[in-house]
Amino acid sequence: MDNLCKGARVLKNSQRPVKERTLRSVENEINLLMQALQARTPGLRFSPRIEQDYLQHRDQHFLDVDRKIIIGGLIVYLLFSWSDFYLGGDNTLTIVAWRLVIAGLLFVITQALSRTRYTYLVVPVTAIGISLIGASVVYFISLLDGIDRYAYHLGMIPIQVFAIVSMRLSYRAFLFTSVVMLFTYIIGGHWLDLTDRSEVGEIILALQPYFIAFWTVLILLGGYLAYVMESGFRSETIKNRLLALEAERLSFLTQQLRQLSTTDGLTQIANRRYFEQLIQTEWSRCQRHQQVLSLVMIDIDAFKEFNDTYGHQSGDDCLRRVASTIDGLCRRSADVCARYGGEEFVMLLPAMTHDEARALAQQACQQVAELKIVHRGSHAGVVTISAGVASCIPQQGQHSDALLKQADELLYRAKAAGRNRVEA
Ligand SMILES: Nc1nc2c(ncn2[C@@H]2O[C@H](COP(=O)(O)OP(=O)(O)OP(=O)(O)O)[C@@H](O)[C@H]2O)c(=O)[nH]1
Repeated sequence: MDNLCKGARVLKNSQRPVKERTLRSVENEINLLMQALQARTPGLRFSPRIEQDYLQHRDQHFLDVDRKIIIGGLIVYLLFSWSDFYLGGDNTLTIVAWRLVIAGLLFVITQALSRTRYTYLVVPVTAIGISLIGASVVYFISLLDGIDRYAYHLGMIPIQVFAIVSMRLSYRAFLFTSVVMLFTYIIGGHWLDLTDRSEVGEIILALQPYFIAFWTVLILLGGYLAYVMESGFRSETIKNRLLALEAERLSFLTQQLRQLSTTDGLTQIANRRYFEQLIQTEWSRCQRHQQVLSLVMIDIDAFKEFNDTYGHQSGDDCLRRVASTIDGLCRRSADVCARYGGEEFVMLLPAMTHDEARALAQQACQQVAELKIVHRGSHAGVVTISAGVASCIPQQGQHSDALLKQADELLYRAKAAGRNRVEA
């Protein structure tokens, strides 16, 4: 799970350029990754963009996990100085010095790379480093005399095994390292004096083709293993990223669903269902704190006539403009304006006194009239609203419906009194 998160994080962090993420961009990325997962090429390469993200993730993984293996390998390489002291003769110091220089250099470079933005160099540098270790052993053989040097021939095998272990997630880097080491050994054997003319030397020389054949088989097996491992790691990385993207998509969808279930589609303000949830919460809160809860019921005047005169489409536009005007007046975080019915709105105003609520309702009337939406059928010649304002301090045993009923009655009193007014 930890690796999964890490994988997802690394691939996600590498998305360039940093754009605002949307449901569409997440779904596009899911499609791209699905395609990458299905279209597996024999050369194990994704499309350029995914490949670049993948390589960043692989290099990070290499730095997190394989750097420890590399350090272990370098320590073993240095520990062989112990055998140099026994077998190195006059050249002991030269060999040990080379070991220290090569191991030290590799250690410093891999450590430094992990702290810079050049982490993409860590795999090639390690591949070159292991090849260099192989070349150094060939050189050491040429420095030694007598029968002891043959022990060092066998030293090539642990280095080859080490290459399999550390390069297992990049079959190309593995093949590069292995082929370079094998050729260094073969060419080194040709140019440098790796055997002597003794009886043992003749036997070793005769056995060398078998040794090289065995080594070649080891490289082929290691190459196959690295190929399979890399292929598995690639698809595991993509699957982990897909899982993270699916979670992101789900969170977008949940957000959308929440938005849909609480918002009125036409006016984009809160819908009645959401209002009914909120009034319960605010009712209980005001009851607990013994605070005033105010409610303003609003209805557009002669809206049926407006629809009949200007058409349903203009009616919708009018509803949107009125809703946005009233909603704009709910400035405190707890205030909510909702569409209660067709052309009816409600303002829920917790902890607002009755006078303040009435002033707000009057402001709403004024601002809607100032919209100057022409309405020939209205007394004012423009669209107006009527409002009923009710307030109470909720008490035990009371229900919020009573407050709603009172606001509704006051609204109809405002209608009866000639419209375009507030009754409180
Ligand atoms: N365009 C549009 N009209 C709607 C919508 N919902 C309800 N209406 C209309 O709103 C009108 C409400 O009319 P009435 O309830 O008779 O009220 P009124 O004409 O506003 O009269 P008073 O409220 O007494 O001033 C009806 O004609 C509904 O068709 C809507 O979403 N869009």
